[in-house]
Amino acid sequence: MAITDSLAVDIQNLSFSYAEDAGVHYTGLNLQIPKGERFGLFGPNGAGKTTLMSLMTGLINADSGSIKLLGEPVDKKNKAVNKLFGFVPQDFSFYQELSPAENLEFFGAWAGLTKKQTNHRTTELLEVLGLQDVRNQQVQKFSGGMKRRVNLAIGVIHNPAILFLDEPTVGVDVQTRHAIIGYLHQLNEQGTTLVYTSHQLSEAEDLCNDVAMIDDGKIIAQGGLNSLMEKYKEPTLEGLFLKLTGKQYRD
Ligand SMILES: Nc1ncnc2c1ncn2[C@@H]1O[C@H](COP(=O)(O)OP(=O)(O)OP(=O)(O)O)[C@@H](O)[C@H]1O
Repeated sequence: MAITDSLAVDIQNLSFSYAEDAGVHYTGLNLQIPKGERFGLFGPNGAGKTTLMSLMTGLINADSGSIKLLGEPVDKKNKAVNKLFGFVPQDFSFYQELSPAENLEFFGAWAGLTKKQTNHRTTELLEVLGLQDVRNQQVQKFSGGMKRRVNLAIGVIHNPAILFLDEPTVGVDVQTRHAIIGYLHQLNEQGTTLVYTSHQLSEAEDLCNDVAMIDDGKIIAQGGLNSLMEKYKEPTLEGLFLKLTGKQYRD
């Protein structure tokens, strides 16, 4: 238990496929992410990043093997695991016709917070993510950047120990990117483990201390970002990515 508890994510011998002849296949995958990391998962389109995030967050079930978050098995029957993590999915996961405050009220209650806790977190998050002035306006009228910030606020409403982020800055301007990445650093300094994926590799280089490259359902490299860049003699994450995954189109 002591060993697993130092791991935010512990994947052992995981196998998964959508169907025999479709999509990504994971066979006997192992991946350990220690607590407190800013971990980046990278790979070309279709490599299996979103699939792995969906497995780690219990949205889809593995065919075999085990996934634990802070020692708790990811399993539909294990409700305890749901409080440990937050998920910021690639697709917006809020009600467009509601305001940010109403969305956070809904998702706060869903995460098991009291009304008082939700109100407190709502004020705090809307302030830090620059949404206080629009707290009561319908989200559907917001810009892409504002919607991304609402999506992020929902993912962290319950102060999770682990935060999964699937391309959290797609389509945002430089200001929102800067604010989101700054906030993620702040969360990590307060103890939140980040598990992040993106195609924005210069942004990822600023954020991540540890990385894994996946391609076709396999981890092809993993380790500290600086030591991997040194090992492969590539001064940037983008250079490292191209060296490991090649320059040919994947879709
Ligand atoms: N529900 C599904 N049923 C069948 N195949 C799927 C399903 N979801 C994804 N796939 C396929 O599995 C593969 C991996 O998809 P996934 O979305 O995990 O990749 P990704 O690395 O996140 O890609 P991207 O960078 O484009 O977001 C792709 O070939 C995709 O078409």
